[in-house]
Amino acid sequence: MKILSSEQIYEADKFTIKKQGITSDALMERAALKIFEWLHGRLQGAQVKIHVFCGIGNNGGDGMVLSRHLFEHGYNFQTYVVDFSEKRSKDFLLNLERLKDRKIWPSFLEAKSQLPQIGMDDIVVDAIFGIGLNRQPDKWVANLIKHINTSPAFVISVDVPSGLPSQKVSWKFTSVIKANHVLSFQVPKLVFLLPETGKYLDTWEILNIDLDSDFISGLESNYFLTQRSNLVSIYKPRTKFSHKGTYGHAVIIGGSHGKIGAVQLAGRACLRSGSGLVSMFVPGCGYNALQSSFPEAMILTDTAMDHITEIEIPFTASAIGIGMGLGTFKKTVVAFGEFLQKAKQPLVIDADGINILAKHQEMLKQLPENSILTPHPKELERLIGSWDDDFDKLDKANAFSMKHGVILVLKGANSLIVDGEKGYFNTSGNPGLATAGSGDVLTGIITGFLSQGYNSLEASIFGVYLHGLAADIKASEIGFEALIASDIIENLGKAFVELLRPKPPQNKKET
Ligand SMILES: NC(=O)C1=CN([C@@H]2O[C@H](COP(=O)(O)OP(=O)(O)OC[C@H]3O[C@@H](n4cnc5c(N)ncnc54)[C@H](O)[C@@H]3O)[C@@H](O)[C@H]2O)[C@@H](O)CC1
Ligand SMILES: Nc1ncnc2c1ncn2[C@@H]1O[C@H](COP(=O)(O)OP(=O)(O)O)[C@@H](O)[C@H]1O
Ligand SMILES: [K+]
Repeated sequence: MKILSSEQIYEADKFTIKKQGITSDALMERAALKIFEWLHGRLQGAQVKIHVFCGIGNNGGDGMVLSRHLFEHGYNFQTYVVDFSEKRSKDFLLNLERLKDRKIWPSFLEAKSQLPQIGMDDIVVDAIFGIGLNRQPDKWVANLIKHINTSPAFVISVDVPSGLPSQKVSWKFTSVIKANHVLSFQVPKLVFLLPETGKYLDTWEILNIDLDSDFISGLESNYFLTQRSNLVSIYKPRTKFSHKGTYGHAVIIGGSHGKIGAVQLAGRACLRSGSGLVSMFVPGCGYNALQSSFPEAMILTDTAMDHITEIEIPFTASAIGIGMGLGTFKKTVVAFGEFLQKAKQPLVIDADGINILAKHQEMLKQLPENSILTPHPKELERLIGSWDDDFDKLDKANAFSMKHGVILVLKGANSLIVDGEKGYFNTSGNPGLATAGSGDVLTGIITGFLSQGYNSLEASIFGVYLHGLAADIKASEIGFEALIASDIIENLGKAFVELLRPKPPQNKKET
């Protein structure tokens, strides 16, 4: 699914209005009705107090329309106009009049107004600012935002949490509604997915307001959200007369004294993701442990016991994952550099492999094209330098990917796969993944997909999604805290089954 800028959303609005021969007011009605239906479906007429805070633009207009429907269905609500500007939008005014026609008088809040009391069991609907926010809210509006944030009520934001800018801005945004849930129109917003801006909301969902799908399909976008349907179309089914050679012989290289577990996790994950054969290349100290704990794998060893000093693979591997538990010993760094010079096919590089590259940036030139680097935030910083904010981080990651011809998997909540100027956000996964070794498992999975003939981008997108889905399946049984890296491996099978389970056809084309 495409992620669009605010300008593109306004263009799609305009186009839809023209193409469908409707008024902008009708589109607002459609959007706000979706919000009402969402609420009504859950509340079923319950008399909980609903506070609807409306700005004076179209986001506020949505709040006005919502208020009208709340009134018509007998809800217990109070509407407030956060009267921060004289420049009210046409459709806001129209819907304010419609409220007044029904003898509903919103309470007008100004700088000196007393702020309303909000109770523990109340619901706040935040329709103050939408994607039109273009400067810092005035001090008194900031106070109101603070008042809502410190209230114990459940806060639902319309389209975006008010005060959260949709793109990079020159001012510091500190006055932002902390939304429990965001009901956003038509497309996900980039700011929901980045850590510094995404922290203002717990959860979000998209309400389809039928903007023209062909128009949206034609819009250029650099960022996308991976959905189940994208993966189903990437998936390569196994064929009847296939054999283990069909699915490749992957090699996992890494480990050092005390860190053989990292390689074991990656190797098992690689095999569980479907690689036909898996060999491990480890220092001598890993031999016994791996032979006894991982009978399906073949083990190759370095001449040194404690860490890797020379990498020799006596066959052509179909995919190689390297770096987990490797260490950055002098001889290992030399061996890694020499290995890169010989490497021909794309590699998956993680952990100390990335740390070595960060310290010896001349080695980046040796990377086979379309290699995949899987940094966590600290490793990313070592690799590309620090960033001012998340938008700057994206720019720097895109530039790095383009310059070196590699794919970056920026790990974290909503992991982002960066391929040149494009980026693909992941939607699976949970905080249970914040546990030792989960990154090693991911490297193994991506290597497993490369080994089976998926290209680097497909292997990264598929691998990251499946990794998160396996963790989601296990977390639904045992919660976040108890989840450990081995659980992800053990649930990869269930994740495949869940992903490929036929779903009822959707009648809407995805954009
Ligand atoms: N396709 C869609 O997504 C649709 C969007 N609609 C709604 O329209 C919203 C966008 O509406 P608008 O463009 O009117 O913008 P907003 O309602 O987000 O912005 C409020 C207005 O206040 C002004 N303003 C911005 N920042 C301010 C600040 N800090 N202090 C004071 N004034 C400020 C702006 O100039 C703008 O006129 C969306 O977020 C959504 O809620 C729906 O009504 C219809 C369909
Ligand atoms: N809060 C979170 N939500 C979703 N995924 C997470 C979260 N925290 C970590 N992850 C995922 O867990 C993995 C952690 O990788 P990494 O930090 O390299 O771990 P390790 O070095 O222990 O193997 C990544 O795939 C990352 O995306
Ligand atoms: K809002």
